[in-house]
Amino acid sequence: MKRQRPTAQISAMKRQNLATPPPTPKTIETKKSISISSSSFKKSKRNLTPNFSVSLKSSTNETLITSTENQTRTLKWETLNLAKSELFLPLTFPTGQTFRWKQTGPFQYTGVVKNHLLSLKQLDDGDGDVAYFLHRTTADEFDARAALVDFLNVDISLGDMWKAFSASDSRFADLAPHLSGARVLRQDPVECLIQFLCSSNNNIGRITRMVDFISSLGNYLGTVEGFGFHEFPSLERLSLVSEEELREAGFGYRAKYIVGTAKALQSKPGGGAEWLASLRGLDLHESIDALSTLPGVGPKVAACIALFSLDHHHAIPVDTHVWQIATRYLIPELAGTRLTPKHFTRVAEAFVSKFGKYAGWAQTLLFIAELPSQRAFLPSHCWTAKETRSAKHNSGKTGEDP
Ligand SMILES: Nc1nc2[nH]c(O)nc2c(=O)[nH]1
Repeated sequence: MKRQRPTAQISAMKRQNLATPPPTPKTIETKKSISISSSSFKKSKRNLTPNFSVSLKSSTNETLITSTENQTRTLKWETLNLAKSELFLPLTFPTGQTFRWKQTGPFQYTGVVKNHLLSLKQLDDGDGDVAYFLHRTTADEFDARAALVDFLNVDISLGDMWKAFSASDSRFADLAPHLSGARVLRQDPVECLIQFLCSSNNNIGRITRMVDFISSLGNYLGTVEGFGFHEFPSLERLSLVSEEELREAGFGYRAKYIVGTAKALQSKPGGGAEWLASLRGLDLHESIDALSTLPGVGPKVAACIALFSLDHHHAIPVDTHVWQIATRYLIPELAGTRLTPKHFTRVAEAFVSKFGKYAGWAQTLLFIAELPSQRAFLPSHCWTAKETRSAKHNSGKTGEDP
């Protein structure tokens, strides 16, 4: 997806009746009437905290105000009252659960929930509360907040869950203090399914480009920091896309799966989106079996969809990376052997017997800890032997401090 030039972006936003971009307004007003005098963020490996000063005086002068034909409404940041330990954005958005959210500022991510264009930002108010900003003036504010709270799985508290995980697993206990706030999202099932069809045998950059292409077929909602945002296309819209079109756009063999899956869903009595949503009410095995009837959905993709969109909190995606984790920490007796389909159940069972009904959330933390992009959050004693060797090797060559 092309990035627009800033001037084009601002006039496009005016046409779309959007507020000017919110990244770091000098003063932003939150629901708690906390005014936040922002200055610059200082982002470095050592200082990962936004450099805000927070005061309790209310402010109106720099609150963003916009008007539409029917209404005048104040656009402002609203807090979610979720501490950093419950939701840390950099450990939740760019970690392989969704490819639709973009980083639009330091500690700020922007994306779409239902038809709402929203930015989320971590505040420096002590607890690291998360605030959100609803961009479109015509959007229904109550629906947007409810949809966001649902998407963030806010009803599930990480605090108690992580205490229990740490008590039963020493690797989890080592990692937890450094990766707190890594939360599992509750995505729209159609959106999640199509994203994970793009993800098979793929890297994050290419998955993101494919997901951007698919997203661009949906209704345009606005542009923030040069990124265009769209509602996710409906199955009706997706079913108009041809395999050739997707192949030309670089989807390779996944083109066939996306077209086939859109068609299979379209043929479900009662509607494909409704059929997928109904899998939330089944047990995990039934859901996985149903998902596996769709073209391109294997056990790993099915488990990702089940965990990230269907409320199956003990679904365990298994691939070669997760196999490495499992044989290192959970089933060391299988270390050195190759992952075969019969091992999938063994790995899932090992996770569930250690972590219980939220085992998928534990898997997510262990998975994130292996991502090279997240290593900066971890002290070197948490690195695997392989990472330590590679850091030493690189530091010897380049003089970098790992
Ligand atoms: N938490 C996880 N996220 C993932 N993304 C992806 O592609 N695979 C995984 C996974 O195994 N766990």
